[in-house]
Amino acid sequence: MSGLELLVPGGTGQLGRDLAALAGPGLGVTAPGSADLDVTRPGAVIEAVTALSDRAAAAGAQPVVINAAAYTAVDKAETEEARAFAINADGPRVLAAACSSRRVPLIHVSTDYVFSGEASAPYEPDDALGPRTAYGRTKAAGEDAVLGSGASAWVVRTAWVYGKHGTNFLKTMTTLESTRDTLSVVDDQRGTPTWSADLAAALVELAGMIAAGNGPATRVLHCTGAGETTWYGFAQAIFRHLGADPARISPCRTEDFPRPAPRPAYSVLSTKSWQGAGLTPPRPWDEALAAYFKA
Ligand SMILES: NC(=O)C1=CN([C@@H]2O[C@H](COP(=O)(O)OP(=O)(O)OC[C@H]3O[C@@H](n4cnc5c(N)ncnc54)[C@H](O)[C@@H]3O)[C@@H](O)[C@H]2O)C=CC1
Repeated sequence: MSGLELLVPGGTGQLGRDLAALAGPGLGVTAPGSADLDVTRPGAVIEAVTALSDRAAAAGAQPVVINAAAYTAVDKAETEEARAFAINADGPRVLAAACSSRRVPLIHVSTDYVFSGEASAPYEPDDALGPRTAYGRTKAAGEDAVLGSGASAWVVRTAWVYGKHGTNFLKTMTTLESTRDTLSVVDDQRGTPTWSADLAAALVELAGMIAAGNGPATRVLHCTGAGETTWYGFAQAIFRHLGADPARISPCRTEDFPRPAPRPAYSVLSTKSWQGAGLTPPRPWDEALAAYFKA
């Protein structure tokens, strides 16, 4: 296969930086931050997608856009829904329109928050949406915009992302381990931790498949680590890797930590669609966590 040339809006975020880190022979990655490419500005977006097309043509590579740009402040979105909507729904619409006009495929990243979180078995991609938060509503609108755009586009939902860059649960636990003797972590929300570096590699695999003309027939896919746990279970695993005693953490309930945006009780996403499309099955979340600490 010829090489891949990627444009990654949101390139300085947690996922964006791990995508940028994969650049190498046969994989060009341009990963602008929001100051260099604001996805809500149609003129700038069309210019960036056109430049991507030109770069790919010059390199004899296939262009693909992976949208890692998002408004991800879940609680703040409750009082800033219009701003979140502009970035999470209008932004993907603008990107998809530019991709459609330049015939460039688009992979758009979405979230478990588009579901209600009331299920008791892993969510499949075509399960009914029912976002309970402003963030979830804006992300669901972004999915609709992309899928209804006429662009050659795929939506990849993920959940519980942690990585080297940015703010995330793993970083918070690491700080608390060194500043607190004991702590409480919720044990009644289930999901699957996903290492952003694994997600980045998985998205590049999908981009390669699309560029080769074998894009999955299913337009919505789920990609997270394999297995499931609770935030308490995840916190205990993090403590073990830090060489700290996990007994310092006690389990508590969601109602003990009221938040402006309600948290989903059940966020496990089935990755059958991912494997069904012939993509590499995700590794178990605890194996990925061990690899994160080793790296
Ligand atoms: N972090 C998590 O736990 C989860 C994340 N996701 C999704 O994964 C994707 C990546 O998330 P992260 O990298 O973790 O988030 P992040 O917040 O680290 O990165 C998002 C980036 O988008 C940029 N951005 C904001 N407004 C922009 C605009 N108008 N134009 C261009 N860029 C803009 C931000 O500056 C930031 O660098 C997002 O679509 C998010 O909704 C899904 C599930 C869980």
